[in-house]
Amino acid sequence: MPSLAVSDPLSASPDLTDSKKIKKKSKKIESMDLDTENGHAIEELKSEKKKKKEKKKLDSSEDETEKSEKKSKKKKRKADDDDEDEETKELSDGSNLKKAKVVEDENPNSLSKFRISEAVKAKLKSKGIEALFPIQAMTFNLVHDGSDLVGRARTGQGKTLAFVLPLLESLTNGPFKASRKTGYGRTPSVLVLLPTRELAKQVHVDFEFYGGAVGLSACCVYGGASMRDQEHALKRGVDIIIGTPGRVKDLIERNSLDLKTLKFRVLDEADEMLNMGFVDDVEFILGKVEDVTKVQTLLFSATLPDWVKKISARFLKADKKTIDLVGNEKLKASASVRHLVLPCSHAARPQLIPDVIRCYSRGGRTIIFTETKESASQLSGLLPGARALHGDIAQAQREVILAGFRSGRFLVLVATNVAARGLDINDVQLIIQCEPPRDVEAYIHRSGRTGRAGNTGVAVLLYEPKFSRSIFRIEKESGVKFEHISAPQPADVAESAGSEAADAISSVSDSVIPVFRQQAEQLLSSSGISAVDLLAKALAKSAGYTDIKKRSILSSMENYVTVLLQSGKPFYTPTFAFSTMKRFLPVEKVEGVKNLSLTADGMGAVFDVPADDLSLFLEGQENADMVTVEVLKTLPPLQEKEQSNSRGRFGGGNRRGGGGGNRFSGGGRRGGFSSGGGRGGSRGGSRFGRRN
Ligand SMILES: Nc1ncnc2c1ncn2[C@@H]1O[C@H](COP(=O)(O)OP(=O)(O)OP(=O)(O)O)[C@@H](O)[C@H]1O
Repeated sequence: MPSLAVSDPLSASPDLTDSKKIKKKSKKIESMDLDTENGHAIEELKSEKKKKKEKKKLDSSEDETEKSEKKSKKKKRKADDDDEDEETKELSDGSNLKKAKVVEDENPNSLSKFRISEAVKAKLKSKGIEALFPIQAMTFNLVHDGSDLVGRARTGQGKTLAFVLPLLESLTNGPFKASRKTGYGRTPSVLVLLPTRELAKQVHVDFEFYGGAVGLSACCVYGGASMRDQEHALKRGVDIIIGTPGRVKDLIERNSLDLKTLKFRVLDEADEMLNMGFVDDVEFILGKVEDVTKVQTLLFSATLPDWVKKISARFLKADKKTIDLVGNEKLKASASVRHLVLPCSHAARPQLIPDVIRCYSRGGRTIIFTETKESASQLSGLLPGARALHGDIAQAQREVILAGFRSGRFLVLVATNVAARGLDINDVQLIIQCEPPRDVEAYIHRSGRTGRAGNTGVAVLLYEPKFSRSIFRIEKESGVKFEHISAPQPADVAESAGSEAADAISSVSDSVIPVFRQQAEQLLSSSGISAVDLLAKALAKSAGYTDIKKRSILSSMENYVTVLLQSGKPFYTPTFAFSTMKRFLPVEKVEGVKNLSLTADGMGAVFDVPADDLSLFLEGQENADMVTVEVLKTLPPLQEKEQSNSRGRFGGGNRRGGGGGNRFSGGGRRGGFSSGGGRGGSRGGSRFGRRN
């Protein structure tokens, strides 16, 4: 709903008394929820005040009236002061506010330093935004003053408002104010192109929220939704169109979208347009504006591949400005995210992921990325309370799912790349990527769904232990320093779930005791174990555990234990290690070993043994001279393996200089792998109670 449009004339005039008065009153009108014309509403306010005063006079003695008037004057003054600008606040609210003002004034990016109208400022402040982020501060004046722009910043740094704000101000208070069309049937002044419907809708929400405050309307157009409704909205007239290239092109071709009055074109996530095959559509749309000098074009892109450079040269003015906050800096991914890698075989994912969520999500939202739509659906089916989001899900359903995730109705979203870009969802604490993505950009954008707007987050990248090489490419190209962790052990996770269960039990009312006591006594006497042990079992059950499994730290597989085999001599090849085992174990047990890797120093072999066979391995070593088998709690540095070329761009693996065999896996360079998150910060665990 557009709010009262008082800001347009007001913010144009620098002052002052009258405008302040109108502003104060209009705020009151807003709070009274009057949806009416400004002047009309002020009149209503005045007459209501008058009536109140008269009523008071009648109801009370003169003294009383005087008192109450003083009181209401005082109240009014306070309310007015609250609404007032900083100067007035200072006078009435004392030293703290003075300090706050000084701090605000010192911040070169505070809102007051920019030509942002009061109405938009109020909206920003209602969202807790008191100052512009660097990308916004650096681009605001350039855009406001008419430059074409290429902008680049890391994920979550506020690129959306970097174009929304100057563009709104430019249209309503800046250079385009006079020439902007208004009224029924007006053709749009702004066209924003985005690669996905979800992103388009998100940006649309921002335009509606902030643009509504200055009387601008926005319309979102994308495939999968009714063309007729969108055409109807365009016919009525709109100021800002936000859409995906395919639908925008269709609308132009049907003569439903007329770009003749366009003042701004924005290409957001331009490199993703390229990845998603929108090259022709984008070029068609940009080519529709014949006189480029009449339109201002802004382009935001995480990377600048050739095509993006080409369109920027072809469709932006020659004197365009470039603001690049990533540039040649090594770290391309978000710096507010802890980037973790965790070895995990494909089969172990469904058991491991709930525990990773318990350990790292801090009770907030988690997005899990898979490579295919099938695995997103499959995995979401295996994780209680999770929902899938991918391109095969109907648009309407996708919107319901995203809304549910945003509102916290469910906290785990399993998605394909469709959710990787741009999505801005509050309180996403954890990103899990089920395997190293095909390209580094995907890693940067996926991990960038957390740690946004100055918050911190965790991104966990799972990888098949035998294909560790792919993570080095990501590490190198993204500039991220991965922390190597091993899987949280079920016992640790269970222990923390137990303490939550204990809290829950303590909160149960005493009223249940008489009802359950008899059964408890019977259970205790028939169990043959102590009351404490029995209570421990009850706690476990209430936390969702009926047994505690072992988990490999090498592959995260449940019911496997990771061991180190040594024989006092180097193992030159895995075959040597297998031959050594065959000296003291039956062949079929040796064949049951999984994920064998040689240690970086070549003096040992690390592998997974089925939990049931562990004692055989530990006892067997006694019969083999010089041989030791040791259960590992942390992984030593391992030799890297060549990845078979199933994953295209990460295959081959000679990018790090070749010679693979003796390269350490990452943990080694940093002195071994740290242990899993264990119990750290585990909250909200009951969402994933084990169902054994
Ligand atoms: N100046 C600001 N102060 C506080 N929060 C802000 C500010 N600007 C933007 N935000 C918030 O930061 C979050 C991230 O902004 P936005 O989605 O625009 O980032 P982005 O750079 O486009 O990220 P991505 O590259 O992932 O698309 C949003 O929730 C937004 O409301």
